Amino acid sequence: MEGIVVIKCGGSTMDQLPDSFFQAIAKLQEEGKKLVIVHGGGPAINAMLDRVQIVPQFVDGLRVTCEDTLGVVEMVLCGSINKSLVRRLTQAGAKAWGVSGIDGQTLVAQKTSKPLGWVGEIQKTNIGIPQAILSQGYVPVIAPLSVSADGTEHFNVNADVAAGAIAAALAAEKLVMVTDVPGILRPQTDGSKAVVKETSADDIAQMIADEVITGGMIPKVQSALDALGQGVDQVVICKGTAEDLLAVCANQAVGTTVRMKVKQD
Ligand SMILES: Nc1ncnc2c1ncn2[C@@H]1O[C@H](COP(=O)(O)OP(=O)(O)O)[C@@H](O)[C@H]1O
Ligand SMILES: CC(=O)N[C@@H](CCC(=O)OP(=O)(O)O)C(=O)O
Repeated sequence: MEGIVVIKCGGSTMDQLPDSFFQAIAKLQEEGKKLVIVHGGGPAINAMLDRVQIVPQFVDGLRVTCEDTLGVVEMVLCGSINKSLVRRLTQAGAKAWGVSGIDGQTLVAQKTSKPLGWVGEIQKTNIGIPQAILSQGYVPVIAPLSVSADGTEHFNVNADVAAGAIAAALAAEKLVMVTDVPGILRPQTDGSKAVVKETSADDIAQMIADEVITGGMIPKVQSALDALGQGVDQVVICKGTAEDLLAVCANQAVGTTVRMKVKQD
């Protein structure tokens, strides 16, 4: 949809997001930009699991989710994280409305066939609720939980995957994945790491095979490619700063831009 920017706020960076980041969102909203936030909360879920003595387990960046873990994921994401983002946005002068993928069956999923337990694979994304919230002049703030088509079961969904699906369903102009690194990092010959400014599907497959991209970066790049394949114009992975967010929205290059194919001049 014309002008929609989906911002995925990673749990890795949630505690570090400065007030200016939320003020930038308020400014963009004030200027008429349609913004949608999808958030994670991995570290906060891990901290709560620790309190109930459940050891977190991940496969390729996806949480193995037993029934007790699902309860904790839903409590943390739909509860404290979602409400804290809405509060910070409100404080910054933005109008924000928190929901989850369960509300209005925004994210309809079925249980994955992979050995991950109660993790959902998204079958359908209904954009009625995000659109209704946008039309009221609010930023939808969406927690990545999903529900079965008949409403009987709920599932954990990685927030990158949820953000990609929502961006695609909204035909967003941009998906901005805000995280704790300034983009995809690649080791250099001198031992340092540099931000990859632009990357593509082939490049990404190679970086995963070479274990340059690991852990939580895997669902991020895969969701970026899925979103691009489904019509999202641009995906950027960058830091959670006002400067980066405003630059992306002004079509300036920051972080890593993911493309289906790198442009040939
Ligand atoms: N090539 C890479 N470049 C940058 N980060 C990477 C790379 N490979 C793996 N990572 C890891 O991915 C993390 C970001 O993913 P994740 O922890 O899931 O963040 P978020 O909560 O923001 O989704 C980085 O902190 C880093 O540890
Ligand atoms: C299935 C799965 O991995 N779900 C994620 C949902 C939260 C998330 O994705 O948070 P980040 O953005 O901080 O990674 C989890 O349980 O951690």
